[in-house]
Amino acid sequence: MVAWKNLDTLTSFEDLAKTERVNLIEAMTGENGAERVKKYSVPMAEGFVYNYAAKQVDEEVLTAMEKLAEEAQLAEKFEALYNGEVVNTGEKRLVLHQLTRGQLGDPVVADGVDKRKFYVEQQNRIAEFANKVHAGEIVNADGEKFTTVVQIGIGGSDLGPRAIYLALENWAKKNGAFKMEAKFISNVDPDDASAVLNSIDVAHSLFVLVSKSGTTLETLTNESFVKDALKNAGLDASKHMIAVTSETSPLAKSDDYLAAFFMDDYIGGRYSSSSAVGGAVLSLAFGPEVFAQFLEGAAEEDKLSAKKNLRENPEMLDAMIGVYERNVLGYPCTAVLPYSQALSRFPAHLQQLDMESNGKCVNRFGERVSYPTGPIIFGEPGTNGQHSFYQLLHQGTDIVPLQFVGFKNSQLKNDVVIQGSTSQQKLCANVAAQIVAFACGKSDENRNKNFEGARPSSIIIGDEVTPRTIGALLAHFENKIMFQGFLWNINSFDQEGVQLGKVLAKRVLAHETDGALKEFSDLLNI
Ligand SMILES: O=P(O)(O)OC[C@H]1O[C@](O)(CO)[C@@H](O)[C@@H]1O
Repeated sequence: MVAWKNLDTLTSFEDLAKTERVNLIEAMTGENGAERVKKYSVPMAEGFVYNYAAKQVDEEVLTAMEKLAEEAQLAEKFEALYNGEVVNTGEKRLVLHQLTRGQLGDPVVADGVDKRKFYVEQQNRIAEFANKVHAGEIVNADGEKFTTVVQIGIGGSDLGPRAIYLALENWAKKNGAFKMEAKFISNVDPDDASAVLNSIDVAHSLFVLVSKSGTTLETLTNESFVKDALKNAGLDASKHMIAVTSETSPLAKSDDYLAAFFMDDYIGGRYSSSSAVGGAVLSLAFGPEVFAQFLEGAAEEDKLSAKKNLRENPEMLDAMIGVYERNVLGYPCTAVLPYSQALSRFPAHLQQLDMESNGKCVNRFGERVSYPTGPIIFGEPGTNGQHSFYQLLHQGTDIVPLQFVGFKNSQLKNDVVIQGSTSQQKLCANVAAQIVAFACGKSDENRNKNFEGARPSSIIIGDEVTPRTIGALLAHFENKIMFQGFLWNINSFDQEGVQLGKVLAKRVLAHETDGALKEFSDLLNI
């Protein structure tokens, strides 16, 4: 049995807080820095390494972290989770997203069903459907092939699949795996649906309605928007739409869809990219084999997350360093900075993944915690970010820990040599330079040009963005966030904080308002 305890009740956390602070400037300057870069690196799956040389850690800090990982029973808690314990206590649910890509422990039976078998069965159904669409066996009313797939969904039913699609679009085109163009409609802003509908040929488009709950206002509104557009084009909407939902949702039994594929309540929306939620659109866009490779990459990283030794477990280590930065060093934010255009929407996905999971002020038992939990997450791809908000990161009054991601190779291998280097070399040179600039700083008598340094960062380095590497990267962050939730003793798998706004919006739409709500409704002309 694992014991769920608040972070500040753990002796080893007090000991970690008492360790001497690492002087990052000294640690990262000259030979010291070179040694650290070689030493503070742990292999991940799919050829990635997690390098934490530029974090404020040393042997003393890492030893204290190992003790905390043990006392907090991080490995045991993950084991309990993947063996089917009700870890999502708020909603009284199991947490099974890792089962969509592999079986780390015992078979998990819930509601009388072997859950691994259920997820694989859904993947097989999707694969069969996608293959038939690609082969022209499932076609539009005129017997013509579908060329475009449009996902309608929001939050977890949009961000992860969209980020992964964008990450792999060029890879698929280059590797002969591109089957259908994918588009996404998420915002209830009518301009979103209109713009997408204007950019496609609806007669050759297949829409994937994705809603785990089947009740999300934005998604149901956009579904009607699309159905109207199909009707106006003289098309039968039910021949152009499939659904991905949970078996208990109102959408599950509807006749409005060509086919329905299922996830379940044991997979949180933001953790659903490796379920049917990502599976349908990605298998249609790139083929089921590519989606299978993505799952394999995620499964390989999951295996590393199950390692007991902190220094061999990249996710546990990354989580622990984040908690040290948040709860001992007092840093409020974390920036995620992928040096890869393919990962342009990855930070947006991580914002939901991290902040919806760990933005909590009560523990698993509903008691207020007296320490900070999830940091504010933001990010942009490099080098674009360098020319926008890095000013604050380098010289602002807050220290923002950074999480870089870099790749040795571009996806398309189409490059030019300008001023003696390729664009890919320039990209990689910039990320290397930033790590050292942030850590070491640079003294200048002119205070305006002075860089104080001591700004910590880590980097995940890989070979190239591929289905397998993007799977591993996704699993890294999912599991990191899970371990942080364990350390903070919060439930990372519910999201009650999003409900109040939805309830008030419904009141506005029903004109049941008073006070400030009425005034704002009037101001906005509702
Ligand atoms: O898939 P659904 O049920 O439509 O939910 C969409 C999103 O809305 C949320 O519930 C937040 O409102 C997210 O957690 C979820 O990813």
